[in-house]
Amino acid sequence: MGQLVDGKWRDVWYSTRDTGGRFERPDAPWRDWVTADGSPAPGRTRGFKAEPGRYHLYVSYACPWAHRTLIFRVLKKLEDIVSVSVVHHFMGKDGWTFLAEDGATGDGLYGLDFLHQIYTRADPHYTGRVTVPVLWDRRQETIVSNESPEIIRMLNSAFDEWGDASVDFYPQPLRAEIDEINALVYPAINNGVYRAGFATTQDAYEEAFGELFAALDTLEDKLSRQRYLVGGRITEADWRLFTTLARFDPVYVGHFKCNLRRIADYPNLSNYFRDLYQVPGVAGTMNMQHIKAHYYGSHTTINPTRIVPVGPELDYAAPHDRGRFG
Ligand SMILES: N[C@@H](CCC(=O)N[C@@H](CS)C(=O)NCC(=O)O)C(=O)O
Repeated sequence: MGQLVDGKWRDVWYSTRDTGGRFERPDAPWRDWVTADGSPAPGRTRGFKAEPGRYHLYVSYACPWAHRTLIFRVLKKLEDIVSVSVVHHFMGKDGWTFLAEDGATGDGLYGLDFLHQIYTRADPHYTGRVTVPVLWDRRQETIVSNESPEIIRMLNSAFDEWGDASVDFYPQPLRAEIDEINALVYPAINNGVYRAGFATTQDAYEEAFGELFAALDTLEDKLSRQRYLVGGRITEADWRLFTTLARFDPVYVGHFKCNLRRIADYPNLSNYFRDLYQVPGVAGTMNMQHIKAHYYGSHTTINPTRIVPVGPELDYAAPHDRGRFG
């Protein structure tokens, strides 16, 4: 793990020195938008027009944020429109690499060795973290965005001329409700597991732990009354929760010490998870080997031996009971 400083790679771990042991996720710096007509998003100056074959996603199968973009790409039927490169699961002193082993693809565009070289290709003096996912524009050879919540909204609508326009995970009438759920799920759950796992003081860990399980309990209750988080249809809010649930029992319970309960102990959350997992196309976006190998193998401050636990037994293809909501 490291970061770029004025375009030079430095091998440094996240610092929690000035935050009382709390992990604080920095804001992603690349925040432009691909739009159907190419006009810049409000408040931005760079415009990017949706075109088939122009954009490329750099992802890790291990990463929950990148996983969202893979799900949207598949469910919006954009596989032939937006191409993908998958980094290697091990993130060590060089950060994410393009080692083309164990199911990683290598860099499909330039044959580079490290993801940080993609960032410096966009800005030779870039200072900041080198994260996945990255949405890359082949035409201007630059990063459009490295912020997953915004990339999934682009995939949801900007490419509708070529993708499946009948699928809409952020429909206008449900936006306020979706945003409200996201505002609970992001800090307490999606980022909450990291806040627990990367905390370096007992207090910071317990603060994140308490918020995490309070939020899971709230959602368990909600899902005892309805099939999905927002009413009767799958929305963005579900996919944003899904990728964290997918990693919860195999990784976050042990590695990040989120062990009050497993998702398997929540009847509604676990059935809900299987319901989403069984949506055609979704299972193919999930690579449990990359997920487990990445976390247990890369975070040596947390797991110095790099031993990857063998369990738990998972059967996400098992039947679920969510059909009862119709
Ligand atoms: N805000 C970003 C977060 C992305 C992120 O933190 N990705 C992690 C992998 S799960 C990463 O690449 N971390 C590398 C680093 O922080 O150095 C998003 O949602 O897209």
